[in-house]
Amino acid sequence: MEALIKQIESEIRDVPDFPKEGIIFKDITPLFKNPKLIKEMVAYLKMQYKDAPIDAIAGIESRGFLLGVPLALALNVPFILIRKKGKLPCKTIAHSYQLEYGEATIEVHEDAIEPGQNVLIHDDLIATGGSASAAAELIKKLKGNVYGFNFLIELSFLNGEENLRDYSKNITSFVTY
Ligand SMILES: O=P(O)(O)OC[C@H]1O[C@H](OP(=O)(O)OP(=O)(O)O)[C@H](O)[C@@H]1O
Ligand SMILES: Nc1ncnc2[nH]cnc12
Repeated sequence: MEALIKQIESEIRDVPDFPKEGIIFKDITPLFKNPKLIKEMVAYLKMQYKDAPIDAIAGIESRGFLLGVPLALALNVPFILIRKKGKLPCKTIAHSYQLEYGEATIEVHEDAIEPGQNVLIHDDLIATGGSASAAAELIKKLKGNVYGFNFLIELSFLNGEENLRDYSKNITSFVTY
């Protein structure tokens, strides 16, 4: 695990002042140029969740789709798309929230899950926790249970986890800054 984390850390690229001055953007694109590393990450997550009662993975657009889909395949469960406003074609429910740099509304299809299903919410990064807690609100509106949250990166100095603990204590990430 330690070697895997070191490898992930070494491939995350810091981009200062993107998309706004003062933000240090964590660029994960180099990780996805390394298929061996992605396979190891998915294998690790598969082991982490192998005995967990997870019925579906919900990924947050767009970077939450990147690992969310292979994780859902590895766990053999459905993948749910949580998308930005206006992108999903059928009946949706929506939730608005603040970003580290702006405001957003996310949506999910009304029939994305069955009531009572346990959903793991996945995203590439947690900053303020606004996106992940908005995703949790959507799952709750659909009468699902938030099993937990998984991120590739946590920006712990923004205390985003505090916004998630009421939904689930099961919060993990590979790398914390
Ligand atoms: O914890 P928060 O403060 O909500 O910030 C984290 C969110 O911000 C980024 O998404 P972004 O809206 O930049 O979209 P993208 O994944 O499409 O690049 C990131 O991928 C998370 O979804
Ligand atoms: N600092 C950051 N780097 C990458 N993605 C982000 N999303 C929100 N804050 C971010």
